[in-house]
Amino acid sequence: MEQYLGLVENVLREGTYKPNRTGVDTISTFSQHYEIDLQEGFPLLTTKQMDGFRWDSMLHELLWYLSGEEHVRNLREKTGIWNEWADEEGNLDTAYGRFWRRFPVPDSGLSGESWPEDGHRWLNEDGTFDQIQYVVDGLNENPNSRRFVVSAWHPANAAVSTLPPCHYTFVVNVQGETLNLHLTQRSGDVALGIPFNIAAYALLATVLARETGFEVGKFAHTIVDAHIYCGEGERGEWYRDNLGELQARLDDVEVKAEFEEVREWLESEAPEEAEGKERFDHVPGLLTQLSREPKSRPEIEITADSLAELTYDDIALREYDAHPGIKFSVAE
Ligand SMILES: Nc1nc(=O)c2c([nH]1)NC[C@@H]1CN(c3ccc(C(=O)N[C@@H](CCC(=O)O)C(=O)O)cc3)CN21
Ligand SMILES: O=c1ccn([C@H]2C[C@H](O)[C@@H](COP(=O)(O)O)O2)c(=O)[nH]1
Repeated sequence: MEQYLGLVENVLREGTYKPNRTGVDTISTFSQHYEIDLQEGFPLLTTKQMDGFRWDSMLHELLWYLSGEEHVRNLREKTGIWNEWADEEGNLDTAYGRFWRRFPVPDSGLSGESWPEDGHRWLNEDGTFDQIQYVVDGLNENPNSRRFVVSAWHPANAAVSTLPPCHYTFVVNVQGETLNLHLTQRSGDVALGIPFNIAAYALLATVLARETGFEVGKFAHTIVDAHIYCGEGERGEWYRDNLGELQARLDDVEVKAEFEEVREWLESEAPEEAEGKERFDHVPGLLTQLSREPKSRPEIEITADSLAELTYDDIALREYDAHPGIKFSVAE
């Protein structure tokens, strides 16, 4: 997928060295944006293997969002990707789905608001608001609306959360017969999180289009702080001092294969990652991905009739062929 490889290249070529709360340093950029035409196939990366357990994790994660659950007690039976951020009971501040399906609403609205007398249509029994149902109904009844916004950002929650939402709002927009989706993400881990985020929202756009009778159109993605983790301690600090040299070498690359030469140079120059801290430097693995020729995009097949009935077994990935998997460690 050229857009992803373009993102990786932009961050490496233009990024600045940026330490952060995780202790694993980053090469970071401000405001990356790209669009992916979903009619050209499903945007699952092919420059590293993403089917098998990775695909399963992504799918279970999206179904978990749609479930509206505020805990990982069911999700963790399927994938461990959110376990580190949940408490002992499995509760998670950043349960996106809770905000999607049950956004907190003050009891009788804010003062000065005019609410329908006969009750608010998308309020759940507990008084919370179902943003997904609002969008689905709106797409069916008034598809040209420009108000199909879903937000996972609750300021009071975000201010104290262990991990406030990264992909915190999306907008669905219809053009003619096609349904498009724009995602805004405040913070993006280019090697690990972003491939999952692209796949999950492309799938969500496909599911919403199917539910409402549109063709799926484009997925657009804005990432405010797009970063590549580059290691802990001496390994991370090496980039502080050598990013200029790395970027000069990247500027000289003319054919994809030369990205591997940059990786070899880097591995020979940078101090080794500390024991037990391997693969927190994502740069080598991403250079390998840049050196690979992307393969044709896979297809997605959905058999559920409606979003409400959607289960794991209703979604199948077809014609997927990818380069070998690459391991990266998650900065916590
Ligand atoms: N630094 C960081 N990056 C993230 O992408 C991220 C966080 N933190 N914290 C919250 C969530 C959790 N997410 C995660 C967590 C783990 C993997 C991960 O380890 N992915 C492996 C496959 C692991 C599996 O499927 O079990 C990979 O190779 O992609 C990916 C996304 C995305 N988010
Ligand atoms: O879906 C996700 C969830 C998380 N991330 C990444 C982005 C950052 O690297 C970390 C979050 O750290 P903050 O300090 O809160 O920004 O997780 C992602 O890319 N995608």
